[in-house]
Amino acid sequence: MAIIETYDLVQRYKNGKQALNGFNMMVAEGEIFSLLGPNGAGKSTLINILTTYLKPTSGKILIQGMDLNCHADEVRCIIACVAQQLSIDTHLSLTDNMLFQSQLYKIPKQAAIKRMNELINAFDLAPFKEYAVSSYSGGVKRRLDVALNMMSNPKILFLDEPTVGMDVCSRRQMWQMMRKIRDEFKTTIFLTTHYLEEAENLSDTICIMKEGKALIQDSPQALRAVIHQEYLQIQFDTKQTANKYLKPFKQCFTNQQAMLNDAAVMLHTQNSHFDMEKALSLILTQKIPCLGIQIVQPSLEDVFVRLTAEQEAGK
Ligand SMILES: Nc1ncnc2c1ncn2[C@@H]1O[C@H](COP(=O)(O)OP(=O)(O)OP(=O)(O)O)[C@@H](O)[C@H]1O
Repeated sequence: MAIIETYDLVQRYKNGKQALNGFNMMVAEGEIFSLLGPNGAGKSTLINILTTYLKPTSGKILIQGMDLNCHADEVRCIIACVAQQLSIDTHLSLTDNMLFQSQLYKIPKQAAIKRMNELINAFDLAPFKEYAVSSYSGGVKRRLDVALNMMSNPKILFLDEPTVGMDVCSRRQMWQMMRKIRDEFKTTIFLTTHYLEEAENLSDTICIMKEGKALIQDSPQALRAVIHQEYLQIQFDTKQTANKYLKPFKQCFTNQQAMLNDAAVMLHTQNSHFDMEKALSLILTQKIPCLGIQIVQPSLEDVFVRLTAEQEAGK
């Protein structure tokens, strides 16, 4: 079931810039939905509109079936938004921060304490209760910020680049937290990110947008399949050896693109099993000393680059 739907959304700023240009999207309830796009694509504009900070110029938005245009107050009660700037107060303790948040949502004290303890346990924040919030690392501050926003038990949690600038460990902890929010708290997550690896690892659905329009929306697996861009990777011990044997591959696969990628020869293929047999036969007959051969699926990065470049070329 859809929890967010947008129809022909347009946002024109006062300076004439059209940041959204007929944007259509559907987010399913209970999923992690990632919005990807190059700088200036309109991601922040969209998140500002969905979280009711900005009114669109035109178009329709339904959130849990409610038209945002006439039910903004009701929608605000079921969403929470973690912006890039932290909303925690570093002068308060971890628990005071969480209880303060509950007062903003007028949650009764007993219920707030119960909810707070549940979140502290779920997100492994208990060891930090003893310390001043100002002393927390950036990653823990951000986890606390997300926990604060879960106090109101939102149906949808918006996260604007939640792991920007984080080290690998903190990023993985944040991913674990997001999965828990989806799986245990049944909250739908809508996030923007510039990290393709993050979108690929976490998301049930990815939407790639550019110049105010959604180019495509699908599961990470389905997105990788759309560009039909498999490679055969023939691995050598060094770049020099790979370079030495590039020529026979180029001669054998005249219609396909053969290129070097570090210590490997990469062959673009439309029919990987047929070309695998052809490559193996070449390797055996010419005694090419490769270490291995494998079929490589396109990465999300390949998809992103291809789709955004195609749109640029006006295809
Ligand atoms: N308040 C504003 N007034 C005028 N133009 C704006 C305003 N806010 C954003 N824009 C323009 O609208 C377009 C979309 O901006 P937006 O910030 O939504 O993109 P974004 O995808 O979030 O980019 P980034 O990844 O760089 O944060 C850009 O060209 C931007 O310059």
